[in-house]
Amino acid sequence: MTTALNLVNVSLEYPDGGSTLKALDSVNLTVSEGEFLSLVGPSGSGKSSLLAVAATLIRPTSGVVVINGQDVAALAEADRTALRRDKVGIIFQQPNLLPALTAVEQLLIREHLRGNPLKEARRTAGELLDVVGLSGAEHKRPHQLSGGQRQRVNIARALMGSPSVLLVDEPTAALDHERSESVVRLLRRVTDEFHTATVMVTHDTEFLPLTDAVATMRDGRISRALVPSSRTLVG
Ligand SMILES: Nc1ncnc2c1ncn2[C@@H]1O[C@H](COP(=O)(O)OP(=O)(O)OP(=O)(O)O)[C@@H](O)[C@H]1O
Repeated sequence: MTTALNLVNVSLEYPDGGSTLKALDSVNLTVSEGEFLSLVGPSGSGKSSLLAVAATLIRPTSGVVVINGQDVAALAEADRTALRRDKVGIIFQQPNLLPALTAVEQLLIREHLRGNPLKEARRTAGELLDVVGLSGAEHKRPHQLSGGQRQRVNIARALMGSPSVLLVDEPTAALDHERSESVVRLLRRVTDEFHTATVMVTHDTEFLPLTDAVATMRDGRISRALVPSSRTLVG
C-alpha cells in the first residue's frame, strides 16, 4: 500500500503572548492511498492545525511533511503551490460556493481562471458531479441546492485534478443526520474509487465505522489510534 501522506515528528507552535502555544506536538501520521482516517478530539486539541499543515497551508515549526513522496519543505514556493493544487483536495465545513455560479461552473472556475482549455475539464466535471449523485443538477446555483447537495458539489470540486490526499474538516457539521450519513458514505466511496488518502476531522462518532481507522488528538498529540484494519499506521 503506497503512502500518500506522511507526517514525521511534526510540531507547530503559535505565538501566545510572551511565550508559545504548541498546537501540534511531535505528531507522526501515515495515511496510505485508498485509506480513510477519522481524526477526532476535543476542541482546541490541534485537529484543524494538523489539516492545515498537511494541506501545506501552514509550515510546521519542526518536522517533515511528505506528500506523494515529496518533502514539502524541500520545495520552492511555486512548486509547493503546484503540489497543493494538484495533489491535495481540501473540503471545509462550509462549501463556500460562489452564489452566481452553477454546480458545474464551481468545478470549472479554477481551470477558467488559469486560462486552461475547458473541454476536457468540462467532461471531468460532469463525471464527478455524476459520481457525487448530482447528475441533472449541473446547472443549478447554490440557492437551488440543499445543504447536502452543496456539500456534494464541494466534494466534487475537491476531486478536480485527481488529488492523492483529501483533507476534510467537519463535513457534516451543518447537516442533519440523514444527509450527514450520506456525505460520509460518499467520502468512503470516493476514497475507494479514487484511491485518495482521506483524513476527515469529525465529531460524529457514529460514522467512525465507515472509516478505516480513528486517530484521537489531545493537546496537540495523536494520543491514541484504534486500528480496525491493519492498513493504518498512526503514532
Ligand atoms: N492562528 C492561531 N494563532 C494562535 N493560536 C492558534 C491559532 N490557531 C489555533 N490556535 C490554537 O492552537 C490550538 C489548536 O487549535 P486547533 O484549531 O488546531 O484545534 P481543533 O482541535 O481543530 O479545535 P476545534 O475542534 O475547536 O476546531 C488551540 O489552543 C488554538 O487556540
